[in-house]
Amino acid sequence: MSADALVSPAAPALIAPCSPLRLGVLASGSGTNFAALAAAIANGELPATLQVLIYNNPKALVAERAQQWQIPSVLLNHRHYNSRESLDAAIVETLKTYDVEWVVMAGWMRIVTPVLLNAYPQRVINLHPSLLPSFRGLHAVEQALAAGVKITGCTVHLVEEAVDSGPILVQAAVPVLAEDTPATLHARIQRQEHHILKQAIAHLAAAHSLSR
Ligand SMILES: Nc1nc2c(c(=O)[nH]1)N[C@@H](CN(C=O)c1ccc(C(=O)N[C@@H](CCC(=O)O)C(=O)O)cc1)CN2
Ligand SMILES: NCC(=O)N[C@@H]1O[C@H](COP(=O)([O-])[O-])[C@@H](O)[C@H]1O
Repeated sequence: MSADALVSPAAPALIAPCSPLRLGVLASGSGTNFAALAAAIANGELPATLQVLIYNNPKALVAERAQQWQIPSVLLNHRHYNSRESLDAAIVETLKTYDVEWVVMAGWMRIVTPVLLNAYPQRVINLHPSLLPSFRGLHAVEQALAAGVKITGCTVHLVEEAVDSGPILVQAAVPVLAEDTPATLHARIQRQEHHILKQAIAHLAAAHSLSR
């Protein structure tokens, strides 16, 4: 058991050959999870393709990572739309343009609406830096520190309209150390996020190939 985690999921095993899942990633941050997905796909660990990155913040580092991995990226800044629904309509149009079948939110910091969820029913997953249902919403790492928990973690769940409340797919627990700051705890959580996001997609790919 690594020092990073109390329950460290095994790396996703190679799964039976199947037609690759066509993924679209929504992100607004540093893009470490995007990069972990791109690397896993490039080394054949995941039967998936990254069709497009949609990012919300023009300064987000994730855009540079998409360029490094030669993956198409589209900036959709919520400030340029007068409603959540109009932003989501632009997201759906972009996802359809790039033939996306599964949507991965990895640091997408906007609440999405039925406009997106109805276009991709049960096909949107989100990565959250806590053990849901604890610490929903923004600043989950800070919430865990403020609550004084000794164990937190991360979750991949299906996205529903109610925020961070959809069916849980994969979780990993992470110890909270006495000397932790939000940055040190988030870094420990993120090391597990990279595992569970790949694990979740590997399971979706396996289930998807059986249903085809
Ligand atoms: N309908 C849903 N939308 C989203 C979900 C979900 O489960 N259902 N998951 C979130 C991801 N997320 C936490 O994991 C999260 C992101 C953002 C917010 C939020 O309150 N955002 C504010 C804006 C904050 C900002 O711009 O800094 C907002 O949208 O008004 C809550 C939870 C992604 N979306
Ligand atoms: N509420 C949503 C939320 O907080 N998401 C978090 O954003 C980070 C993105 O990191 P990354 O850009 O390095 O992948 C991740 O830690 C993810 O859990």
